[in-house]
Amino acid sequence: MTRIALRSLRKEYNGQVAVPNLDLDISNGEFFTLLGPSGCGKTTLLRMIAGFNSIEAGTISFDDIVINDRSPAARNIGMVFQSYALFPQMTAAKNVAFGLQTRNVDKAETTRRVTAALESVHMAHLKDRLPGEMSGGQQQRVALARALVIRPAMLLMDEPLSNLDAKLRVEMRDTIREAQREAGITTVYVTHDQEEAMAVSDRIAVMNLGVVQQVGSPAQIYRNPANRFVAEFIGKTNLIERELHHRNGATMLDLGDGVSVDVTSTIPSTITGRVQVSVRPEAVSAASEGLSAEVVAETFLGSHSQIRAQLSTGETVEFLEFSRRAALWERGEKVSLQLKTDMLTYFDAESGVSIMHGAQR
Ligand SMILES: Nc1ncnc2c1ncn2[C@@H]1O[C@H](COP(=O)(O)OP(=O)(O)OP(=O)(O)O)[C@@H](O)[C@H]1O
Repeated sequence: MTRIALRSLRKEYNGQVAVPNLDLDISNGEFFTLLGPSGCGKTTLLRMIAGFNSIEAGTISFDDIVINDRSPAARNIGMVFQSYALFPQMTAAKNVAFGLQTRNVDKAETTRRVTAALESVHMAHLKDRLPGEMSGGQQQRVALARALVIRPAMLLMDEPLSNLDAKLRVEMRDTIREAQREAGITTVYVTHDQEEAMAVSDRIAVMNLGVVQQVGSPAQIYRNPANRFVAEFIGKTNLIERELHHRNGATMLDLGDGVSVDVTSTIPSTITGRVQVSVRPEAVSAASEGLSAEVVAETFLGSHSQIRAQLSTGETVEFLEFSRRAALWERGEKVSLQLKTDMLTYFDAESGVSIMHGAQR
């Protein structure tokens, strides 16, 4: 178990800044995910922690010891990559045993640990298969067992599920989470898939252009995004720009169409004027009265339908309906929409920074 502390970390590639100045703390045994769009610096940061990248400024500490100058081999790290990187001529068991043999672990102990590692990823029954005789998911399970068997101080994983199909990705992320919990190992996980990040992580750092935008639990990041970028990157949202007014001690959000809603209890009373409002699809519902809109499209997704409607302002709003019926509205049909005010989040219209000031959600 290891705590990781990154301080004022900077990375340049040939004078081009990839990570300008980054601070992060990752706790003992935590499943910590670096999440962000392609090119935001996730892999760069992971490789800095692993020791494969140079560092232009700042420090990396494991348990309060600065390890900037330690070679990758001396950092005691287990790694899992997108490409499974197994030895093709070795069976699953031999692949997993390899790291123990290079560490001179005796034969009986090696057999015991290899069996336990393969069991933890549900691969003991295929221990004699060669990589070429295994599916991608099975190879990735072996790669995970191989990383864990050496009992590293931490596990670093770079997009380990991107080569797998959608169903297998969901199955594998459960295996990864289970194995990580069982080993109690500090894990840094890189992905650009926000759903995957939400499913496996204790905490997530959302990154953009080499800068951490927000660190928090999946629920904190989803319900209380620090800025517009996070709100749009995590899950779906409808962004609308509206006015806040104070009337008789109450804060009212003017939605248009003559509809104003009382939002006094959800935002600081000092905020007034134009704001951007993030309205999650699940914060919108059709009702007998409310904002008038016209249905533009409806998609039946089995458990629910996704509906796109246009407000009289021309803005498009997406919402969900949980119904057994596959077709709820005709295209062009009028609907009235209600917003759940306790599920809205607000951003400064100029800077895009949240004005929710530590609201608990
Ligand atoms: N070896 C390199 N030489 C020069 N520039 C690099 C190198 N590796 C990465 N970069 C640049 O650094 C920035 C961050 O890249 P990085 O690979 O860390 O992003 P990422 O978030 O992991 O992206 P992806 O999800 O596409 O893998 C990008 O602008 C990239 O072009």
